[in-house]
Amino acid sequence: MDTVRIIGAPTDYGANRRGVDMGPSAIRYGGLADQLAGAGVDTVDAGDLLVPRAEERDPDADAPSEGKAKFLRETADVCRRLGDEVAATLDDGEVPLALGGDHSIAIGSLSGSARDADIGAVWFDAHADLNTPATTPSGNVHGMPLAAALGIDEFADTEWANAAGLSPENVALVGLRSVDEAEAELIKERGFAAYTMSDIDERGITEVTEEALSVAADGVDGIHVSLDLDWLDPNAAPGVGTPVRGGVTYREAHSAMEIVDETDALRSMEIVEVNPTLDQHNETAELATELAASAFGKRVL
Ligand SMILES: NC(=[NH2+])NCCC[C@H](N)C(=O)O
Ligand SMILES: [Mn+2]
Ligand SMILES: [Mn+2]
Repeated sequence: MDTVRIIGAPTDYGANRRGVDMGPSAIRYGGLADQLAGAGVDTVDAGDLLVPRAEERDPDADAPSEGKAKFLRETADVCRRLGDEVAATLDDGEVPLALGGDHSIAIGSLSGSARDADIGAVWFDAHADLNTPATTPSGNVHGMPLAAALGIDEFADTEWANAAGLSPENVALVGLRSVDEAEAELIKERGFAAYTMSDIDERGITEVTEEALSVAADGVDGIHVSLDLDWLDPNAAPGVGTPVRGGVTYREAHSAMEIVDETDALRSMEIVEVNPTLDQHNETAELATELAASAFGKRVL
């Protein structure tokens, strides 16, 4: 039986909305450990990582090498520690489940998961999160973690961010519906496996998810699943900072997570962008716990 190690990463430095730092607490309170017990997995809770206070400085006045990326130093600090914790969890034979926090934490989980292994990644998200400090429309690092982990452009030199064993051929994005122009170019240029909501409309969630997982799992030791709650339609997941209409339904999300479990290649996972200050009665956090349970094998019968 797998043991899942829960690692809280309560940071909001990568997002444009405060409150997402309370995500780990809301997800735990939403019943994560019980849900995972229902999936037949043991859990240990490593608690929350320490998140540094922001330096007293203007976020736009970063060192030139940081370009327009707000709080990149603080984000690096959190992600270095998350990377170490994820790598240590894997060394101990457990499965890391990181709780955000905003999506910038993926830089840490990917670099930790890909430290001593070749991995693939499936990105369940409305967004591509492939901006760089040069292309970002917002300066928010939660719009950049996939580019950072892959060492794209300015991120080529940020050694703390790069996920050694992750190559672009093993990355698949699922559920896209809000992609910036530069991100769209990058997806085409580098040939990322990218599935929009239209692909899901046409082909169905099962076929799309199976294909995405086979791309990610091809020839690697295991896969990282990154679950941004804004992947779901805001009707199902209102408690997120950057909601986009037209997302996957509650049922589609569960089907996709069940396919993750059936693929039997899950190495590490994160759940991000749950913002309890924008939620209704903690329903988005509770949904996150249910989806985690499906990904780790919970079934009706
Ligand atoms: N993880 C997220 N919610 N990312 C939202 C990113 C939004 C937009 N593409 C940006 O770069 O600012
Ligand atoms: Mn998103
Ligand atoms: Mn995201």
